[in-house]
Amino acid sequence: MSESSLTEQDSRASQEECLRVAVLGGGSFGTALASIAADNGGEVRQWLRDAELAAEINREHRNSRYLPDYAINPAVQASDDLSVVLDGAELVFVAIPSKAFRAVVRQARPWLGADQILVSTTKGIQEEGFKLMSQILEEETGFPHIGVLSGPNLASEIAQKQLTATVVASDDALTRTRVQTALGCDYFRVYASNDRYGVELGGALKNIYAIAAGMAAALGMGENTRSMLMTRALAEMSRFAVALGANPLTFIGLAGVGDLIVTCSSNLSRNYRVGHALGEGKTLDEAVEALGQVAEGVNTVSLVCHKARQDGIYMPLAEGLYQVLFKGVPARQMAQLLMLNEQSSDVEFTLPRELVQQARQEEGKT
Ligand SMILES: NC(=O)C1=CN([C@@H]2O[C@H](COP(=O)(O)OP(=O)(O)OC[C@H]3O[C@@H](n4cnc5c(N)ncnc54)[C@H](O)[C@@H]3O)[C@@H](O)[C@H]2O)C=CC1
Ligand SMILES: O=C(CO)COP(=O)(O)O
Repeated sequence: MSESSLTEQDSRASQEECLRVAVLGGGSFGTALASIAADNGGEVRQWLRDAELAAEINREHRNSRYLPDYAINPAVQASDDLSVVLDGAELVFVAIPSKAFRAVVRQARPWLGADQILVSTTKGIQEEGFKLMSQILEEETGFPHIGVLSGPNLASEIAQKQLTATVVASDDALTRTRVQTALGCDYFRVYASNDRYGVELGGALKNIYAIAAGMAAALGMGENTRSMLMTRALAEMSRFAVALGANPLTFIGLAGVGDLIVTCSSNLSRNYRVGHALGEGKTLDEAVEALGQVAEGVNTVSLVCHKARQDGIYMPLAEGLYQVLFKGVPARQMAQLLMLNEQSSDVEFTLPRELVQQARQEEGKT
């Protein structure tokens, strides 16, 4: 079936009946997504493991633990019972931190079916096998309609209905159009991509650089520094992605540079806040404890550095951050070391790094 006829079919379906949407996860992003889908006319159920918080959402239409100032659409029905939430759901969003993602999908598996659309919103990586979350969805279910939602989407801004855009990525056209139908509204736009791996990798990788950006801000570094950090981060992210088989062009989109900008610039990003606390002199444990929510980048930086060393991928920023986070190297000292690193190619897709190195070696400047 062609993509245009799928779109027509989907919009016909949306006019005739509302989409039944399930959201697994009671954190800030899961809550914001459930409310958008309900604002958009969906029949929405949200699963939380915490029965009291589920009762509060149903009673007061508030999630006091994760988004206290947000008026949740009263049509969202919350429950701690997966069978109730998944019963009849056509579209399932999984918004569970990466450490618990597989366990929750396994718990949900008895109530999932091959005709459902399963979409991960989680920007993290599983250590065993360096798996991204949509790969876990695929492995655990073997179902055909799998996708990823990722982009510059600070949950607390979505809660204020700030104008926002995101990306749905899947090689399955039905998954893309259904997610656009379920979430696209006057304050939330959903762009489509068929590079699921690249979009998902972008969401996970940018968390590393958000920690570094928070740290740089706390150390009083200026806008030139932040711009250098973000641009070199983008070069590093796309180098890593290309080595792993993703399309580097994805990184010029919302899920690449878009998400990098927002998380490296905003105190609303948890990863940025962890970095800021570290820059103020807190230990990693103190910074994570003070946050009280998930900052996926802390785990991602070790996994990515390990993978990069294994595969011989040059990732100086990620490696520098790793040394600061886990080896006690002072952040300012690391920044100075990075400034003395090789002066390489700006855009490696136009001038390969090896050519710059070779020319410098010929000049006797290694
Ligand atoms: N908050 C944000 O602005 C955005 C977050 N994301 C991604 O969404 C994912 C989820 O994030 P948030 O909702 O923000 O997280 P959060 O930290 O606000 O909440 C996590 C939720 O998962 C639940 N949870 C944790 N372990 C669990 C387990 N073993 N079983 C069941 N539930 C469990 C917690 O109880 C909580 O409800 C993260 O990976 C994050 O990268 C993506 C875009 C924006
Ligand atoms: O991914 C996000 C915004 O797009 C949220 O970032 P944090 O997880 O750092 O809060």
